[in-house]
Amino acid sequence: MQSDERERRAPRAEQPVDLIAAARAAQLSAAPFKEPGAIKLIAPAKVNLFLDIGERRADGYHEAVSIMHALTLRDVLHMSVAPQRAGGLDIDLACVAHGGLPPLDVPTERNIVSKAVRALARRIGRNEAEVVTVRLEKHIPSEAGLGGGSSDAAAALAGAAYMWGLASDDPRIEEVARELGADVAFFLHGGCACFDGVGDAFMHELEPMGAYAVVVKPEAGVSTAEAYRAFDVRPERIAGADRERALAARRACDVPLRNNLASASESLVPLLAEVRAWMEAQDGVDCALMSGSGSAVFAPCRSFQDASLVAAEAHARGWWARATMFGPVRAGIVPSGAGRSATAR
Ligand SMILES: C[C@](O)(CO)[C@H](O)COP(=O)(O)OP(=O)(O)OC[C@H]1O[C@@H](n2ccc(N)nc2=O)[C@H](O)[C@@H]1O
Ligand SMILES: Nc1ncnc2c1ncn2[C@@H]1O[C@H](COP(=O)(O)OP(=O)(O)OP(=O)(O)O)[C@@H](O)[C@H]1O
Repeated sequence: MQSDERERRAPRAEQPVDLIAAARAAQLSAAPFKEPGAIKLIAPAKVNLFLDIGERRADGYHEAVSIMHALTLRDVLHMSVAPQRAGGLDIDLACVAHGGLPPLDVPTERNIVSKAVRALARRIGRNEAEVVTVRLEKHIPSEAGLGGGSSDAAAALAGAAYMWGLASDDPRIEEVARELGADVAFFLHGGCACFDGVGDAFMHELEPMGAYAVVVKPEAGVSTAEAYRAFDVRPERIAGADRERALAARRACDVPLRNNLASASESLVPLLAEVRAWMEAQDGVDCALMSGSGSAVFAPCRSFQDASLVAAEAHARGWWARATMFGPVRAGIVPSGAGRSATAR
């Protein structure tokens, strides 16, 4: 079937799903972290249901209208803070890759988690001699358009703010988030939300959906900056009617699935167009779309079985793949006791 013959919208779930229970189940970590006083945080992935990149601004960034939805696929962080005798802020960061991902080859000071902790300390004028220890479990592939690094940064901001006694709604947290990267502020919000500006300015939230999804990423990644450069060579616009529908939607399931950065990334990694076509040919998939700047491609699915079967087939082709869910989750602390999760919206 041609993709434009289909109803290019996310399907509703085949049955009601307890989203909070599913999100909490996805928060279970494999490896306990024994540091006294440590807090545990989740950093969910996102997909862009709708991404309309506009003009390039004088600072090199592009105008963007972006409707993002959090997934229950997530990284996990454990954080603690301890005083030290002398010096200022030290960061002790260890990162472990899970689920067949290659190790994240980024030195501690260039990891966006360290940048986030240091930026928040500067912003609030904190000058204590202390060590912030972070154990980061990576489950979200990098250079995938799934916002893994951005979500880790948002979780690290939430964790540092908590450990340093800041109110969770202290406006300086969001200010720092927006300085770190266009996607970071979304993860403080989570669920499903529409952002404009350069994709960093909150406009409104949408009712999250209880659908399943399959996410597939071939080995090649896409650098976000390169995707935007390729976009400038041949900019594409989204039809006005689709833009109006996207801006009018108040439920995630009503958002038309569009991404005008996809052709640019597909010009850099031609395999991406093949992955998308392959996914759309699978049973249980109506429409597949590249997320953000790629290279991950996602498809909403009506059942977990459909999503799992596509993930298994993709895996057999040598691609990283996961069956997951859209979720009302955000980057934040997982409470150790019972009760409503701080990270469930
Ligand atoms: C593609 C998306 O993921 C869609 O949600 C975002 O637009 C990218 O968000 P991000 O990864 O947080 O991006 P940043 O780390 O802020 O920027 C990386 C690079 O992408 C380009 N960039 C990013 C966002 C934007 N609105 N315009 C841009 O031109 C810039 O060259 C920038 O140097
Ligand atoms: N904690 C981190 N996790 C992942 N990547 C990180 C991290 N810290 C720094 N990086 C660097 O950032 C680059 C892109 O990270 P990220 O995974 O967020 O990209 P992305 O999937 O394209 O996300 P986005 O959707 O925000 O564009 C990586 O290639 C890596 O070098």
